Amino acid sequence: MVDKIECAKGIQAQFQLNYRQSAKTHFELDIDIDIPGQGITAIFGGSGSGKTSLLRCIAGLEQNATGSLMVNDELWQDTSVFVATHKRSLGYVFQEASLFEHLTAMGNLRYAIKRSAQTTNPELLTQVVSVMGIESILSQFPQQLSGGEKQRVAIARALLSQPKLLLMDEPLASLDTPRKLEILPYLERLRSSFNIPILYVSHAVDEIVRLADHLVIMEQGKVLAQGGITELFSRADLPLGVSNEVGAIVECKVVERDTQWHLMRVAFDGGELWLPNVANKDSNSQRIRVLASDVSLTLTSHTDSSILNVLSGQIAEIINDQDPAMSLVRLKVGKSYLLARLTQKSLQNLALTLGKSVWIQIKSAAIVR
Ligand SMILES: Nc1ncnc2c1ncn2[C@@H]1O[C@H](COP(=O)(O)OP(=O)(O)OP(=O)(O)O)[C@@H](O)[C@H]1O
Repeated sequence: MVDKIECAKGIQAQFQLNYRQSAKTHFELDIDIDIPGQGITAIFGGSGSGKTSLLRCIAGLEQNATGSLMVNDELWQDTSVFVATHKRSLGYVFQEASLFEHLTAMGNLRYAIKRSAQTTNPELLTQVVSVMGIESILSQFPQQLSGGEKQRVAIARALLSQPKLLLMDEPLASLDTPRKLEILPYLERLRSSFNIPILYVSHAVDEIVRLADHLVIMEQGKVLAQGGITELFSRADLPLGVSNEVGAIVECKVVERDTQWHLMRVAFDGGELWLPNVANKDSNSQRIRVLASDVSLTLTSHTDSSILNVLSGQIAEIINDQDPAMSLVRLKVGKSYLLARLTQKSLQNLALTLGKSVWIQIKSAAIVR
C-alpha cells in the first residue's frame, strides 16, 4: 500500500474577481473560504453563481483575480506571490474527460507520470488503476471507451500527477444516470484511498449527499454558507434543493440487521431508526438523508401507527416556505437536527411553537441512502 499523501492543515482562499460582460452588466466574485485539507468539499450553487470561476482562481487561471491562497501551509498566492498554474501541484478534472485521443488509456496515464514533478512509485500506478477500476481498459483508445470509463481514466491521470489538491468541475454532469451511478462508487473509493483534498463542483444534491464531507454554498459570486455537510443540510434557511428535496443528513451506525423483515436498525446521535437492510454494504457506517416531506409530527406518542420510527425532539426553528401553504420546521433530536415540511394549517392546529416537545414520525420506506 502506498503511503497516503499527508494533507491536514486546511485550504484558505480569498479571491476577488470582476468580469465585465457588457457596458451594463458585470459579474463579481468575492469569496473567503476556509475548508479542511482533506476529504471532499463540494462547491454547490446555481448556474452562474461562480463555482467554475472559483476553481479557476484556485488553479491560477485567472490572472486578474486578487487575493490569497494557502493549500496545506503552502502559499500559492498573495499580494506579492503568484505561483504559476503549472507550478501549482493540482489535478483538474473537467465535465468532459479531455483525454489524448491518439494515446491509449495507459498512454494517457504514462503521459501524466512523465509530466509529474515527482518520481512516481510504481505502486502508485497499480493503486490508482485498481481504485479507479480501469485494469481491463488500459489498452483501449478513448474513442473505444464509454463516457464513465473515460472519466475514470481522466481521474486516474489527475491522481498520477500526485497533486496536493484535486479540482473536479462537475465531473459527472455529461453522463446519463446509469453511468453516473456506475462512477459514484469509484469516487467514494478515491476519497477513502487517497488523502488528497478534493474540491468538487456540483449542483446535484444527490451527488453531494453521497460524496461530500464539507460544503461551500455559493450565490451570485459570494459564499452563502460553508461548513460540515450534516450541519448545513439540517439548516432550514439554505437553498439545498427544491422544496420537495429538502432534507437533513444523519450519520448512523448499523446496530442490528433483522433478516426476517429485511430491515436494519441504525443508531445516531438522536436515537435509532429502522430502515430497509442493505445487504451488500460492508461498512457499518451509513449516511442517510431524511427528506423533510417524509417527516410528520404528533403531540402524543402513537402506538397504533404503521410508522416504525418515532423519535422525540423539540422545535428549534420555524421558517416560512416559498409555498404560502407550507413551512419548514427544524427539530432538535438529541445532538442531531431533522427537518419537517408541514402545512401552515397543521402548525396552527397543533399550536407548534419554538421549544415545544414533539414526537417525530419518519417512514422507514422513505429514508434515502
Ligand atoms: N471569461 C469570462 N468573461 C466574462 N464573464 C464570465 C467569464 N467567465 C465566466 N463569466 C461569468 O461569470 C459568472 C459565473 O460563471 P461561472 O462559470 O463561474 O458560474 P458557475 O457557477 O460555474 O455556473 P455553471 O453551473 O452554469 O457552470 C457567469 O455570469 C458567467 O457568465
